[in-house]
Amino acid sequence: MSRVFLLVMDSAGIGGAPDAHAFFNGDTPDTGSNTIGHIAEACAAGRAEEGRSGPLRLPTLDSLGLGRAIALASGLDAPGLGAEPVGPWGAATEVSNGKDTPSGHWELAGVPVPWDWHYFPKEIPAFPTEVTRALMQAAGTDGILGNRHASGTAVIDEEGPEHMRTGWPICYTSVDSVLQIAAHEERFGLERLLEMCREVAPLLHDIKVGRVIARPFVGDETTGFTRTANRRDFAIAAPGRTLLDSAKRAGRDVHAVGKIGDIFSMRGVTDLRKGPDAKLMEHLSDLVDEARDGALVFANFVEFDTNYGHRRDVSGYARHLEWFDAELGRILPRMRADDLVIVTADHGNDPTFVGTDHTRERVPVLCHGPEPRALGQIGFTDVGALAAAHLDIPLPDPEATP
Ligand SMILES: O=P(O)(O)O[C@H]1O[C@H](CO)[C@@H](O)[C@H]1O
Ligand SMILES: [Mn+2]
Ligand SMILES: [Mn+2]
Repeated sequence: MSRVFLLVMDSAGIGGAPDAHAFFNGDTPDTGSNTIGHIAEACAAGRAEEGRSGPLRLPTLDSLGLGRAIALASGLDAPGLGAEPVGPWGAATEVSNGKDTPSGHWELAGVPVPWDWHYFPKEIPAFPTEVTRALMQAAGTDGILGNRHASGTAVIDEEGPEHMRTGWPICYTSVDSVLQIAAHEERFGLERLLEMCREVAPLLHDIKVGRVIARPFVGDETTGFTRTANRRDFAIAAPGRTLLDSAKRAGRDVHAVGKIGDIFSMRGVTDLRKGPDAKLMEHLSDLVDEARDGALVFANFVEFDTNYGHRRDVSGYARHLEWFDAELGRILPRMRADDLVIVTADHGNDPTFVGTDHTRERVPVLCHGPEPRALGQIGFTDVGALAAAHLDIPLPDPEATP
């Protein structure tokens, strides 16, 4: 029996989504966004020179068909990419009405989102009175800070000093269906923050807000405030029977690496390994040796999105891609002959685009293991189906109970 390693480079889209015009960054439709394609162009033009230099070097991902996938998805010949693929490759299109992490991951795991998410308006206050009241009650404070659309790094700079004075939690949202709560790990307390998120999450899930996200930070007014790796996502449970549920029901080991456990509310997970991306790569490396026959290893590398996509940091995104590529190049030769590795993404976050939000894009589907073949234009759910077929377990089923 063989294993599947499903690796998500969070936000590493490749353009070309047919419905990009229906998704926005501010007032600008996402039409034309292309995360990896535009990074490759910026690198080739010498516009991504911080901490790296020159054309984008992704020999491993490209050998799996990255350049071909970008051309297939968007028609763009990305500079320096386009090698003959050594495994099955293609480009996947999402149907869920959402360009966020849960929509992308659930659909990759075989279950598109059947409902419309609730988004908070771009007004101040952004949250309705009953939500604000619930937040104050869960925090045990007389008020909250923020209560608006914000970027997470900017909002702790702006509200951090007031947070230190009053102890009120900083609550904010974005174009995604999220309510995020930032609080100082010592001033407010990490456990208290997590408990607060846990307490308000059911109310938010009831109104179809996808996630409540704890955003702990440290620092002070003089040195500045920094977010820590102790972020936690409290997501609505996925509808239907996902790839993870199907694997677990079949008695398989399901290793969740990174925020996969949070995204699937721990359902269908038998082993959880977390940390920053560099640590996740170590977990992945360990699992190449440790995962038993028939196991599903599902990993999410979030820093592409959080540290570079939302921050519109082209050099940083390019550096992280090059780091990931080099690490993957060391890991692939250690796979067993009958393993299947699928490298993909959950949505875009083009660092060359306007705004600071995700971009609606197709994603690459790059496989290592089986003989090369063109998968063509496929759906996100086909990725879950590929994994299920390789593991010889029943297909995920949106209609079935978990
Ligand atoms: O600006 P930060 O806090 O990183 O927020 C980002 O993180 C959220 C979850 O991915 C997104 O909705 C986006 O707003
Ligand atoms: Mn994501
Ligand atoms: Mn994001």
